[in-house]
Amino acid sequence: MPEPAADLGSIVRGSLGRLSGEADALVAHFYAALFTAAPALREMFPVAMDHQRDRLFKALCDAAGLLDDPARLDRYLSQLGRDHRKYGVVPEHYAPVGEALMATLRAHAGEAWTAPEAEAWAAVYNHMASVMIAAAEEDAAAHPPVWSAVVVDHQLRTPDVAVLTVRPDQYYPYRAGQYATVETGRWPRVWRPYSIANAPRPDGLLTLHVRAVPAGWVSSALVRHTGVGDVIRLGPARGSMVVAGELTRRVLCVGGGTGLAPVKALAEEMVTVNRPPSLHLFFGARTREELYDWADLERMASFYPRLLAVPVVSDDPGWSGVRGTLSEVLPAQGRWTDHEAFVSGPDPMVRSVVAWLRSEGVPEERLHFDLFGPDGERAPARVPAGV
Ligand SMILES: NC(=O)C1=CN([C@@H]2O[C@H](COP(=O)(O)OP(=O)(O)OC[C@H]3O[C@@H](n4cnc5c(N)ncnc54)[C@H](O)[C@@H]3O)[C@@H](O)[C@H]2O)C=CC1
Repeated sequence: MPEPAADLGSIVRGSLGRLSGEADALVAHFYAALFTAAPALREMFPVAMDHQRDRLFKALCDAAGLLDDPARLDRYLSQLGRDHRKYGVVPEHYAPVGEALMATLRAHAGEAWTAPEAEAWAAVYNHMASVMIAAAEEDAAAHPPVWSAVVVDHQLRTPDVAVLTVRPDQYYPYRAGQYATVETGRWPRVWRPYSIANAPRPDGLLTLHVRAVPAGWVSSALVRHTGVGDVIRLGPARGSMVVAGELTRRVLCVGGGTGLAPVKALAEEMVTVNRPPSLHLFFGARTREELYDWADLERMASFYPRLLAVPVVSDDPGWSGVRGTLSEVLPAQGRWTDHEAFVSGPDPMVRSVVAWLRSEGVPEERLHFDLFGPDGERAPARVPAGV
């Protein structure tokens, strides 16, 4: 498949840079143009388009940012193409989207719109569309676009945190440490990512840890309006925080709040499959009541002597155990420079723990984490050092 020439990158980034102050107007124009030209496509989007607006511009900027790195760009686009299957996107949809995009860019660039810019955008969009379509077609040969999953257990562990167990309607392929996007019947076409909190098991059940956040459509639906017997839908598993092969190094796992989910899945897999020499798992919460899964971690640790689980509480003066945020307490809890580290939780927590581990000399290849973007979607790629 032909790749876009590198100098297209500077043209496209230049025009996106010029338009960045107008992102909202640009995206509103784009959807108006798209739905006018192809009204049937409106049904594929959520009723409220607020998140969608940010996503389109972000996806364009992400893709433009990768134009000089064709291999990474194509990995990103392939994943985007596979992910779009769950929205019902088919190859015929790409032409009206491309036309709406070009019309929007032209209208907003005004006088600044030049023939080379038009050609650059057309080439880039054609490349994006062809990679996404090819990846979606390849994926369709192996997997359904979505999985239905029935809720078989729903436990409210705190007023805001639920642990749900679901049974997918067919084999759901994933690896410990990955996440699924989830859609509830209450809010069709609104998808949010949740890490799977267990390693793959023979009965195929998946456990999700969900905190209902203010204005969190999907999280509130899952915590407060979902019960045993309800059906949710899952997109394909994603995420780079996985383990390959045997682990000869000691392991450090750090999970903050419901960010415990993926590190718990990893720990479950490691103690039985990868068998590192030792595994420290720090579970951080604001108060002792928020240690919503501590009983289960203790049970796991009682079966596996290599697993040492430590509860850490940051905002509870009466707590007599390890106290502070995770990045505050780790330095006093051991020396982690030789460890393989897996970190998950609120983005600021992940950033501060990872920054500290880097400053201690843990090399990049032994730091494993995924970040949520500000809109609740995962960042498409690892964040470079220094952020
Ligand atoms: N990265 C991943 O793979 C996953 C991340 N998450 C994310 O984890 C988060 C969990 O949220 P909650 O349960 O509400 O956690 P929370 O706000 O209750 O905090 C959990 C822990 O993180 C610490 N923490 C919070 N903010 C911090 C900061 N700015 N600096 C240092 N430490 C900080 C707290 O002290 C506590 O120990 C959500 O944002 C969710 O999106 C959830 C699942 C997987």
